[in-house]
Amino acid sequence: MQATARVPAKVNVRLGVGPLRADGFHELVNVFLAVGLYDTVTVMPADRLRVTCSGDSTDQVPLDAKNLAIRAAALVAERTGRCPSLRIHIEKNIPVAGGMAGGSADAAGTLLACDALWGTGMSRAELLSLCAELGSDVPFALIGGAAIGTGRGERLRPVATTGTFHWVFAIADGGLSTPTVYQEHDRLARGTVDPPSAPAELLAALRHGDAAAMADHLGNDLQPAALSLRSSLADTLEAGTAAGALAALVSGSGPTTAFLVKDQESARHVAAALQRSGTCRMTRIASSPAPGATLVGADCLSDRLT
Ligand SMILES: C[C@@](CO)(OP(=O)(O)O)[C@H](O)COP(=O)(O)OP(=O)(O)OC[C@H]1O[C@@H](n2ccc(N)nc2=O)[C@H](O)[C@@H]1O
Ligand SMILES: Nc1ncnc2c1ncn2[C@@H]1O[C@H](COP(=O)(O)OP(=O)(O)O)[C@@H](O)[C@H]1O
Repeated sequence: MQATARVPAKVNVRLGVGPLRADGFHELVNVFLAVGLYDTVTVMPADRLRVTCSGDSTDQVPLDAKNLAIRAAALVAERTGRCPSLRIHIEKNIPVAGGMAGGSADAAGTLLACDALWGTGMSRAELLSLCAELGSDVPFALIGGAAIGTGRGERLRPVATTGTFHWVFAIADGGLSTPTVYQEHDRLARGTVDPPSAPAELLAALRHGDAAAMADHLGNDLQPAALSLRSSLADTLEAGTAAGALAALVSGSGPTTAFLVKDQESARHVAAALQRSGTCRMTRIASSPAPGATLVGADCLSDRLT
């Protein structure tokens, strides 16, 4: 018996950061777009709850209770009265601590896979609510596509899109800690934070599949903080822009940088130029939107009982 889920990474095409709340989170207007870089999570019964991980930079992934996949399995088990004796295997393809929500993807994938394995019968709304308990970005990993996240980013409203948006991602050496980047943002902004909003022009560009129009309205309020903590990212942004990207920005809290490009040919050209520039560790090409967490294989208790 086992269940496998495939879950996408995200890029924030507009990350508006508002005031710091009393609970330690910032009020956001977060326009998420799921991109076709996927982690795959498999859960299967075992003698105890544990996680294994294969892929790039897995030495940076905690294999104890700090792993979001472990926390997700324990949460579903607790809420549905199951025993969380599982082996979880993560095949990692999303950059670790890169501002692309890989840990959140693994949490959403684990929730979906546990739900299938155990046949919990939880509704979509219940699954989304558990996602929000695990982290601000986790609900979006479940739904995918494009959405505006408000509150701390967990309250989602799907956004219509057409067509395909092409991206190049430049993966940096090492990660950046999300709380540290938010703290740096607060230090730099020094209380002069406007209430964030999602520009109508950006939403129209998504609706019309218009990459050139979207390029004019991308924005990330955390970018100055990420650049302040990792000044070399400016060189990466510059290299991709010089190679012909329509727009360049830091992905979420970074340090991955995202380059919106016209088409696949342009993606290959920009990726090669970034690689040659020596300003990043590696590049990945991917397109948007991508579907949210999806079961791609299941041999489950619920099937055997029907
Ligand atoms: C910045 C964003 C943009 O989508 O993602 P990443 O780029 O890191 O992937 C998110 O806001 C990250 O979401 P996520 O990684 O789920 O964060 P959480 O686990 O909920 O919170 C981790 C910490 O980030 C800070 N945090 C997070 C969300 C928020 N709205 N305000 C915050 O200040 C808080 O310090 C919090 O303790
Ligand atoms: N399954 C997981 N995959 C990656 N990182 C994880 C996971 N679970 C917990 N973490 C921790 O979360 C931190 C942030 O990881 P990640 O979600 O990949 O990046 P980001 O928040 O920048 O999008 C990592 O540095 C790591 O310590």
